[in-house]
Amino acid sequence: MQPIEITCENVTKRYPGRRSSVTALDDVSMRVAPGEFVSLLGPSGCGKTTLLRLIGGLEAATDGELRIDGRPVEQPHPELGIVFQADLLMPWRTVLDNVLLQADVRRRRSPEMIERAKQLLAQVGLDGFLDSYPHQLSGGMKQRVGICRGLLHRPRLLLMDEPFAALDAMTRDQLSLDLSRLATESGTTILFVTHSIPEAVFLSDRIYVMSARPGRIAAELSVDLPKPRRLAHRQGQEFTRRVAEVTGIFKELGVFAADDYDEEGVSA
Ligand SMILES: Nc1ncnc2c1ncn2[C@@H]1O[C@H](COP(=O)(O)OP(=O)(O)OP(=O)(O)O)[C@@H](O)[C@H]1O
Repeated sequence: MQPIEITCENVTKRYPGRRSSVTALDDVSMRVAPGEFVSLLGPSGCGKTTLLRLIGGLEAATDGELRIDGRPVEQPHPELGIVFQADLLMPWRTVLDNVLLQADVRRRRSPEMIERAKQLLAQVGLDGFLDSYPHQLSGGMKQRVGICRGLLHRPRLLLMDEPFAALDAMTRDQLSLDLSRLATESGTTILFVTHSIPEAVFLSDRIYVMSARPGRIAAELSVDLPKPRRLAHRQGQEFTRRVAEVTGIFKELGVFAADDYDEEGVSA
């Protein structure tokens, strides 16, 4: 499987409004290399979801060029997987059948697909829940099912929009570990949207920091930690340094007030 490359050049997105238009993205250029895990990190309303939707082919840009493997994005790429914040599981389908939905919509259900679905579910500790229904699962379990569904068809590209936002801290940690392992094993290119500085630093090879309206790329930084990530990496210097660096960038952008930024607090 060859992972996918994404390129965005001078992308602008304006939404028409009643009186004036809203510029959601202003002249955004970025790249995600094949097999890379890249996060878009920024405050609410900075256009993270909009950029993901443009790359996903769900909406068109007003200006600029978006390319997947060098080809202009005109519709959702056939080898794309998407995982959203809300787990969109079908209440009448079992856990296994919810994961297999990905194969069903592509008319690709096969014994091999069923085996792969079971394997993915086992990798995230859900092998005992194949025949359960969504209402019998916790929020974290449902989100895991959503991630397995997103990965079932071995997408070359996975777009994730705050997939852990609705979860408690402990479940987020566990799912971050699961995702880092699955991503490292599959080599899939991943573009991940988050508000959380530690989450972006923990998961990513590279982070694009976005500024608030109109959304622009304010900074880009690399995270040099071994993969798959382990919780212990959060105690290390590279993690702490990068979290402090991004916090400093947001302070400069005016996202945090000067009073909120406490050097001692950051390094404690
Ligand atoms: N369909 C739409 N019509 C009009 N304006 C829109 C539309 N979608 C998004 N916007 C506007 O574009 C801007 C960026 O929205 P977007 O959802 O991309 O931000 P975000 O960074 O993902 O925010 P959050 O972190 O809160 O989810 C916002 O000002 C939003 O109001």
